[in-house]
Amino acid sequence: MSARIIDGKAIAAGLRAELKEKVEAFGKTGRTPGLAVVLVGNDPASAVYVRAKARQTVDAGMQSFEHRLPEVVSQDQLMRLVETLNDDFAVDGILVQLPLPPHIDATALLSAVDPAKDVDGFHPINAGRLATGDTRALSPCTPLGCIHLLKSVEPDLTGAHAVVLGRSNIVGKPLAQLLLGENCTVTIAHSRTRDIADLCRTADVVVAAAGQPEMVRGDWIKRGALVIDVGINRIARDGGYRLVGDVAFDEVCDRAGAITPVPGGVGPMTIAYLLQNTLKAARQRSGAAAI
Ligand SMILES: Nc1nc2c(c(=O)[nH]1)N[C@@H](CN(C=O)c1ccc(C(=O)N[C@@H](CCC(=O)O)C(=O)O)cc1)CN2
Ligand SMILES: [Mg+2]
Repeated sequence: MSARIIDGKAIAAGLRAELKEKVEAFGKTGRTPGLAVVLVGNDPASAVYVRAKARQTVDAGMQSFEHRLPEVVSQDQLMRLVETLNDDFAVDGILVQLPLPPHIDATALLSAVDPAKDVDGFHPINAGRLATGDTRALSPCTPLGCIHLLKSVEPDLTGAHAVVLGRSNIVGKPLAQLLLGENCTVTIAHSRTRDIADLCRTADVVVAAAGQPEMVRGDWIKRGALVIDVGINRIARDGGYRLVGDVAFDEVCDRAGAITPVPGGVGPMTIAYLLQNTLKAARQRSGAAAI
């Protein structure tokens, strides 16, 4: 039996259409939500993602502010830019595109973003709010997208054993918190975990965010399990390049109940939730949580 394919591209498009209406309604407060994106250097993939963010922000009826800085920009210059954006009333959301060049202290920079404008959800205050179940939390976009995709197949995840492969601050750790919020039993596995394949075989939900191309094999997956693939790996194959996830898609399809593809799974949801977070930040900043 072949798994149901979860169409993240279509689900994200639906979310953006709904969001556009909510942004229009928010306009009655006399404000338009604004998102500022900071891009440092010339990483081609980052440039593509930032362009997509700016286009989708404008399509949703929000304002987009782009700040492109050279690879050699200093920590001080970036800190000053973040301060300026923190103080700019028109800016509701601030996103610093990752990765940053190695000479930049990313932790210090991300902690300088006003938590009320932290639409990436990377600030320690938002991480704490997520961990304590505070609904004001702005939570990281990729994990929010993963939960949405899971719930599109199984609205009630109560009691499911979810195995998260990867312990990053951007995906693995916040996703584990969100899964706990859905009443899952959560295991985080990582590069030092023993018997990872056996562990995955006990999972009702597997989320692969390990950064290892096609690491999750078909025989790791319990029949009917839900599989979410966060990986985006460009690998050389058949004389060209191919995009693959952290899941060996064809093998896993034969056993999973549902699976996200790469591309067209989690990736588009990340940007859709960035836009949702920008509206949430705008509402919270204006005290208009109900609009
Ligand atoms: N500040 C941040 N930096 C980064 C984040 C983030 O959430 N915040 N996540 C990733 C990059 N990213 C968004 O920034 C992102 C990655 C992938 C996609 C996407 O739609 N991917 C497509 C495939 C596109 C391709 O061909 O490469 C898909 O999966 O269908 C959107 C956003 C790291 N940096
Ligand atoms: Mg994808």
